[in-house]
Amino acid sequence: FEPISVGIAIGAASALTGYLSYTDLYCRFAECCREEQPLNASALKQELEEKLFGQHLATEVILKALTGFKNNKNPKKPLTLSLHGWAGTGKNFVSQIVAENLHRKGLKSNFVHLFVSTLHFPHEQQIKLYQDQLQSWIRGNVSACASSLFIFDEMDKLHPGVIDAIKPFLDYYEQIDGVSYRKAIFIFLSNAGGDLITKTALDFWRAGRKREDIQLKDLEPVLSVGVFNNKHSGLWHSGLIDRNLIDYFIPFLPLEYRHVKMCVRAEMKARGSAVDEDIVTSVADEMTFFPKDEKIYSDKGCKTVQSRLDFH
Ligand SMILES: Nc1ncnc2c1ncn2[C@@H]1O[C@H](COP(=O)(O)OP(=O)(O)OP(=O)(O)O)[C@@H](O)[C@H]1O
Repeated sequence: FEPISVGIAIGAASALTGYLSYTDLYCRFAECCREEQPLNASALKQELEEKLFGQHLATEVILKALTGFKNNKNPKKPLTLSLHGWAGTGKNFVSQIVAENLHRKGLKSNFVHLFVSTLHFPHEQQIKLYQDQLQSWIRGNVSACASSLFIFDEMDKLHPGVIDAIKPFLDYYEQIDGVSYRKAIFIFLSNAGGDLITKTALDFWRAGRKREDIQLKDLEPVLSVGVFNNKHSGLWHSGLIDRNLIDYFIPFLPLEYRHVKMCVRAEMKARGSAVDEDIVTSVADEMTFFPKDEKIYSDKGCKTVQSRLDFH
């Protein structure tokens, strides 16, 4: 080897590793959008299994959807997940877990955006303005980070006109005005179909069958008839369904007494206190359950557990 070319090679290599470690170092402190960063599927699985109670279907589908999408180097469209279920069953909670597994800072990340219909798009007269703002917001954010995550809460209360504004981004286009949306992820949350999911869960319970035996195929036909074909359930006016722009419908089952207790225990641990079973029982007993006769499901899910715990 010629000493000069070896020197150049070493110089180039060290410059390169120097540059790489600088980037690594930089991203450790500042937030970087790392589109190609693989999803740690086993960490996500473990987190869902440990923290999300009573939602075997949601756990399974979310894992499958995210690992499939993140492993695909060349997705043909952005990933769209539609989460359905009764209040307080974990839809926002799961979105937060997903956000943290995709972008280190979770909901605080610059690449994760949460919209709440009644908060961000409250006035029907302003639809045109919301449409323009939302489109340029999504365009700007996906240009800055292709793997941006957008979460729309209260989707069933969102005006169809606003949904129309996001529709083009969810479609199979390679690019729109020079921007590709194919690596982005959209999560929609709604209570639509919650009553039908509850009815199926109740039918299983009444038939003496295990909750964990409920399969996606038991719920899909129910949801499709009840929600997707119901022209009055806001979301579906939009044609998102007709055009097959939603990749996965994810049902959240209503939570039982034992799940509420699990939520109380988790909250106590999160607060750093020892789990006191007497308190766990009294908090769970204060919740209200339906239907009137059987009293199986918590009507607020785990939603008021945290505030109730403050009184004990
Ligand atoms: N299945 C669950 N497993 C563990 N914790 C849960 C679960 N469901 C709810 N929780 C707890 O209750 C809190 C409230 O739930 P969350 O906000 O996720 O409900 P939601 O389904 O989004 O309700 P809504 O439809 O009213 O917005 C969560 O922050 C979490 O602490």
